[in-house]
Amino acid sequence: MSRPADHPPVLEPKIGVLLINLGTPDEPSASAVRRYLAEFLSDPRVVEIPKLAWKPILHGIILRTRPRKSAHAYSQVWTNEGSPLAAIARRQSHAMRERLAGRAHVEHAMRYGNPAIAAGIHKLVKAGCKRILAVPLYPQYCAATTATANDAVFAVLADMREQPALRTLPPYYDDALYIEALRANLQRQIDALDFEPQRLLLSFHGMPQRTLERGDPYHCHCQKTARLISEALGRVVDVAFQSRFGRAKWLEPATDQLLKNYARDGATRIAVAAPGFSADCLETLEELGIRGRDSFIASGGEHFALLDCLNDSPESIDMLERLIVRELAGWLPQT
Ligand SMILES: C=CC1=C(C)c2cc3[nH]c(cc4nc(cc5[nH]c(cc1n2)c(C)c5CCC(=O)O)C(CCC(=O)O)=C4C)c(C)c3C=C
Ligand SMILES: [Fe+2]
Ligand SMILES: [Fe+2]
Repeated sequence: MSRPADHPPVLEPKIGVLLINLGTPDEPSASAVRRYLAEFLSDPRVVEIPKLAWKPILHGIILRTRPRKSAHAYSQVWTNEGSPLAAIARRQSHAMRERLAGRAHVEHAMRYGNPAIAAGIHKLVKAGCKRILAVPLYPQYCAATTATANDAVFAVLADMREQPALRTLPPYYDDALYIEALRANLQRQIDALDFEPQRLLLSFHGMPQRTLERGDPYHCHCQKTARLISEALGRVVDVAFQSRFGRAKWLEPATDQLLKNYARDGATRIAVAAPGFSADCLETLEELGIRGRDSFIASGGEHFALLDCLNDSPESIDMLERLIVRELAGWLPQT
């Protein structure tokens, strides 16, 4: 029986993959940074302070002072292609689109700012995707990153009459594919240095200490990633947490404190990596690469190398392809 002429088009079921990262301002101006921070810091998964107490602090103090300071920091790392995080996310997405061509549609989105998660999902659905894999690009699970990215995906589906089937990529902090990608990538960069680092510091984004006490597995995931990298590289590593925000106690040791103490403790040649970030961004390029380096040198350090994040390196793209294809088991035809 043929369909009536006015029947909506029936599309072949297809698979969609949505790569999700944190987000970044559209330009390095105070107004764009204010827009971005207002969305980011209003997320109750990020700042776990009751709204009534937090709103006046956010709008009365933080959004009046921080945007100008942060815009200056962003302007120091901005590229011809825009914010480093946005540019790398685009490249990762293009590479994955090529790798998965004929198997899945690929889009990328940001939890805050552009391109939005809703736009990414709608594009996939419009392309006929009846099955979607959301891929939060955070190896270590954290409610402030993984959970809120997934929440945003679920919220888009909550408004749909005909929902696609949905999967979310689990955290991959101890996955052999991730550890091997990091091992190969870091070893290649260390071998290319013109000095032999005495210490390798692994700097993860910090979180308030109370999130650990409330059961967030993030700290544990970071420690396990670090142990596995250390074993894979066959060298001792230091672990620290960066980007402290606000007055509460954050996870320790703090990266900036370690960087100040190295030379005093006899380490004047160091390399720093940030394995929790799947793309270089303000936190790696400016906080570690500019301010971190300056404070290490000012405290007597001599050689400082900031190693690149996995970004769109061959190791990263191979790893992502394999993590994604594995998660699509039962959806992709068996090969
Ligand atoms: C309460 C504040 C914050 C929490 C909690 C937090 C957790 C967290 N963040 C990342 C990854 C990134 N954060 C980035 C920037 C950034 N982070 C905060 C605050 C918190 N982050 C702020 C205010 C900013 C903006 C910049 C600034 O004003 O200092 C970025 C970089 C974005 C970019 O544009 O380059 C990333 C990536 C993780 C992984 C995490 C918890 C584990
Ligand atoms: Fe952050
Ligand atoms: Fe920072």
